[in-house]
Amino acid sequence: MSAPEQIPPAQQISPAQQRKTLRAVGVGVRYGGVVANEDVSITVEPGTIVGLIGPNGAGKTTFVDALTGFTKCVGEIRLGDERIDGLPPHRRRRAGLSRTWQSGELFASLTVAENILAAAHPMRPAMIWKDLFTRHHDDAARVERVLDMVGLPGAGGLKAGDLALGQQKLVGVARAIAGGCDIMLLDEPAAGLDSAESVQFAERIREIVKLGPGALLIDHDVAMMLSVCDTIYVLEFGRLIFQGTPDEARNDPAVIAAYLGVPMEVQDA
Ligand SMILES: Nc1ncnc2c1ncn2[C@@H]1O[C@H](COP(=O)(O)OP(=O)(O)OP(=O)(O)O)[C@@H](O)[C@H]1O
Repeated sequence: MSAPEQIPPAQQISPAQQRKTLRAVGVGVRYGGVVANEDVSITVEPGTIVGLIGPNGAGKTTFVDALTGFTKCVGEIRLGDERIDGLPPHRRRRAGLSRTWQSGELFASLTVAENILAAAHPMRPAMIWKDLFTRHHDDAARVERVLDMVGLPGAGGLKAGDLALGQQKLVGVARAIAGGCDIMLLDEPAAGLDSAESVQFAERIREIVKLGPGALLIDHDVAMMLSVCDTIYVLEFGRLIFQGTPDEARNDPAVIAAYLGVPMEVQDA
């Protein structure tokens, strides 16, 4: 029997100091006459969670699409020192910017490991032959490492469609970080979960960023966002109306008026 493969512990994955910061400056997107994003500037440091909140139609998904190259935009987007706004989506991914999708993205009939490997191996013709000979050797360790990171150790052999919804969401995150990433863009990754599950999910994201990557997190659960994020940005009609800490957001009149609503004590007065 061969010796078990040495699996590097998740903690040995590149720490935040070795990862790249995402800087978007003056991003603008128009769909015909609709201004979906206007002059949006955001910084996401590795090892931190940056929250992007705003009402339906505020332009949050459009901004993620602009960052990842799925929609055309004006402005400047940098990952570390590299300017990436001229690159196609797969090259931005390779540069270290990954995303999850609002609609979910798993292949239900494949195993968790197969789902992760499908995301981890970009289809580059030049790599196909190399993959054929090296893939099996590295893959088990790679899968187990990301499953450790997202808190699903040993789940690689399970069918993705058989997992509970919260676990499927975590596999989505595992797919985003599988090929290595500096910053992950998580567009409503907790959609469909109840409040308690959302909080658990967010706590797991907090654990993941401690291991190095940064996260731009979008969610409508404002209480959860204010409790888990390091920095909050608020979008309204495509424009940023606020940037600051969760505490500052709770007390900002513009944020309260546009998004959080009138505080209970004011209503009661
Ligand atoms: N492909 C598109 N073509 C035309 N208009 C679009 C397109 N995608 C988005 N929009 C419009 O751009 C604006 C921003 O939409 P977007 O989906 O980015 O908002 P959002 O904040 O992500 O909303 P939600 O919270 O509902 O997901 C909306 O007015 C929307 O109707």
